[in-house]
Amino acid sequence: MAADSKPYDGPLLISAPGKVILFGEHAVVYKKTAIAASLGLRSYLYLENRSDNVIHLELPDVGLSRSWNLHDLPQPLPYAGSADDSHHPLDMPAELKQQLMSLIIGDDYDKNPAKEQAALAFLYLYISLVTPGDVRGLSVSVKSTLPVGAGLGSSAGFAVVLATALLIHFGHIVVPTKTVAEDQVQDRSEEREQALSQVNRWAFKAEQVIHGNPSGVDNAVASYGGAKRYTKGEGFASLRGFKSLRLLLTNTTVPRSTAVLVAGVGDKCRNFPNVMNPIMDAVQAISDDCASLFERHADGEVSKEQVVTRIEDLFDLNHCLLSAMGVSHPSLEQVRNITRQHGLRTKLTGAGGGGCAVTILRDGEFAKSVGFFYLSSANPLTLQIPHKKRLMPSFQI
Ligand SMILES: Nc1ncnc2c1ncn2[C@@H]1O[C@H](COP(=O)(O)OP(=O)(O)OP(=O)(O)O)[C@@H](O)[C@H]1O
Ligand SMILES: C[C@@](O)(CCO)CC(=O)[O-]
Ligand SMILES: [Mg+2]
Repeated sequence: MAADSKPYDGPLLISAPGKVILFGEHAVVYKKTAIAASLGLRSYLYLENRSDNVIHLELPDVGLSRSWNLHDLPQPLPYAGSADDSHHPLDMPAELKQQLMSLIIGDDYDKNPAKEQAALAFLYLYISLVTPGDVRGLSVSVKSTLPVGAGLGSSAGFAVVLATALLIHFGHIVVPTKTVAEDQVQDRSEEREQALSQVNRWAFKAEQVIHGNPSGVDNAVASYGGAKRYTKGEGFASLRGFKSLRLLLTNTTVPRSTAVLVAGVGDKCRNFPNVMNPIMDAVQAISDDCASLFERHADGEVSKEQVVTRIEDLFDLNHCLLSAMGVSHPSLEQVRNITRQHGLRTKLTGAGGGGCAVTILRDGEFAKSVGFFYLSSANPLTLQIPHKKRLMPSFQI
């Protein structure tokens, strides 16, 4: 628990953005650089205390509504406040995993992996973050404006709002409140950084439960927002020169699972290392080219139009490499073909296998599709605390 923090008793309303990966999905799992940015579509969590001993989880996006008696939950795991990220959550003792699964399976088990992974991520974070002796009942609901399982980081948005809510509720991070007197207001940027790093770290653990082997790019974008380059093990670096891009997102609505697709690429890497390593290196070269393109634009060496023209070619190259990794899908190729007939370039985004495709648009081009978003350079995690049934103005942690 942070030095001056204590359990937070009020209700919480938390939101976190989704993301679009421009370049580097899958290769980022193998320590190559990805270029990603947050989206204006978000996941929302509402948490409130209960007067009984019940922990209630409401996840309408995956059709889950479950209640557990607090006393039926496993013993809290010792809270690791400092960085101890050596163990994978799914390597928990078999007995504990069995205990958690029996809570999830219950009487109405319908073998739905989306529900199972979401509930397991919640319970894992709950027993990791709950303060021993805390007997407050709790209701947690999460609803997203992101399509779930479509490549726009719904799992990371879910992970970030859960981690933020539980870290605040159990007093591991401090919430800036309106009660701080004007003259006591100090520069809280260090505190904010520490809070965000805790959020990101615990969200990564929830992503590990859902994805198996995530790179951390999605939860980092959902925690910090903005447009960045990300390399596993090194973290985020700024993308100098990036201002905005016009993108068209098309959801093929073909369902897929990031965990399964990431595992498939892993199999290929193990079976064909001499083929896959150069493919991953080529993706690194694409991300480097994109980053240097924005820099040259910032230095006035290339125009916005030249930036877009080169990104169009990089989209094609990256998509074809992803296809070689085995993560395209006929529906994604169809989006590519149709947009190509209109002179537009498209690649898959996120884990592929269905889900969303991203098309780059030129300034002035009219997007006829409904899924049109501006990719903004700043869209950080925002946090709202409802106060006396009124929403306070949102602020950022
Ligand atoms: N709003 C939500 N409510 C409950 N569970 C969610 C929600 N959003 C995501 N999840 C969990 O995350 C899973 C989807 O994660 P997955 O990583 O496969 O897709 P994604 O994150 O949308 O795409 P990508 O990882 O390619 O960006 C769901 O099956 C569910 O377990
Ligand atoms: C496919 C992947 O690279 C991106 C999913 O949005 C997986 C990851 O980085 O965790
Ligand atoms: Mg995901």
